[in-house]
Amino acid sequence: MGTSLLLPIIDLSSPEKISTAQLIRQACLEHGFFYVKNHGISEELVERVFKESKGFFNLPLEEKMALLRRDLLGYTPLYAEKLDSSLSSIGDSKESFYFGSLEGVLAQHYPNQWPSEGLLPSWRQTMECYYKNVLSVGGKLLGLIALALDLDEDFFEKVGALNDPAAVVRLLRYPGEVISSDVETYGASAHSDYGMVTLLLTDGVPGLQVCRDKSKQPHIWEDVPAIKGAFIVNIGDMMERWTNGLFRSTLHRVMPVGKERYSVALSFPFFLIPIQIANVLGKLKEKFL
Ligand SMILES: O=C(O)CCC(=O)C(=O)O
Ligand SMILES: [Fe+2]
Repeated sequence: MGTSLLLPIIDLSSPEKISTAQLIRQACLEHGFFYVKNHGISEELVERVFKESKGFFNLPLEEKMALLRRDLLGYTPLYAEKLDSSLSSIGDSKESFYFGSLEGVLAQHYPNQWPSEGLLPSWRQTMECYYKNVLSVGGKLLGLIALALDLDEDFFEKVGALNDPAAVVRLLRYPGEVISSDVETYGASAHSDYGMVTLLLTDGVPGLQVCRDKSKQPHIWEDVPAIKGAFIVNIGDMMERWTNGLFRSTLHRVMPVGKERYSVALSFPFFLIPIQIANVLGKLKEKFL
C-alpha cells in the first residue's frame, strides 16, 4: 500500500452550515473526496446492510444468476465488468448487486429485482430502509454542496435534480485474492464516478486508492483508509461538468489486498432525464461557463 491521504472530515450534524459548506468547497476543489461523519444513519442499520449483503453474495451462483442485471439493476458476476476499458486484463475481481428507486416513474421502468424472501427474509426491508436513509443524507449533502457553490441550499431540489430520485445503490464484494499473473488485476480498475456524488461505506478492509492528478504520469496512487461510521464521499463526473471543472471528479480504484472486502455505494442521480439536465445546465451556465 502507498501513502494514506488525509481527507477532510465533514460533520453533517454541525449547525454551522456556512463553515461546513466552506470545508466541502475546499475538499471538492482539492481532492473531490472527503469523509462525512455524524450523518444520522445508525451503526446498527449499517451492520444489517453488510450482513444481508454477505448473505446474498454467499448464495449459490445459480441463485444469484437468476437475478442477473437487467437494464441497470440486479446481479453482476465476478470479472463481468471492467471499469477501466483500456486495460487488457480480465475483468474486475468483484461481484455486485444494484438496486434503485423504490417508487415513482423510474421504479416502474426499472423495477428492482429482489432475492426471494424464502432465501433472505429480511433482505428487502433492510435494503429499502437503507435506501431511504442514505437518500436523505445525500439530499442534505447536496444542500451543502449547493451552498459550497454559492448557490441556494435548495438549488438542486428546485431544478428537479432530486425528483423521483434516480439513485442507485451498489452492493459490492471483492474476493480480494491477489492473482499472480502477468496481467494486473484490480478489485475495481481506475475510474471516476458518473452522476453528482457518491456516498460509500466499506467494511474497513483497505484497498481504495485515489489518484489526485490524472494528467501526471505515472499516476500516483494514495490510500483512502476507512473511518468507522463515516461515509467516504466523492464528486462524480456530472458535477465536475456542471461546475466546469471547479469541483473534481477524481480517479480512484480498489486494489486486492489478499482479504475479502465488502462495500456499499450510492450514486445519484443515476439517470437524469434530458429536461432536468437542460434545467440544471441553464441555471448553472451563467455561473460556471
Ligand atoms: O468499493 C469501493 O471502495 C469503491 C467502489 C467504487 O469506486 C464504485 O463503486 O464506484
Ligand atoms: Fe467509484
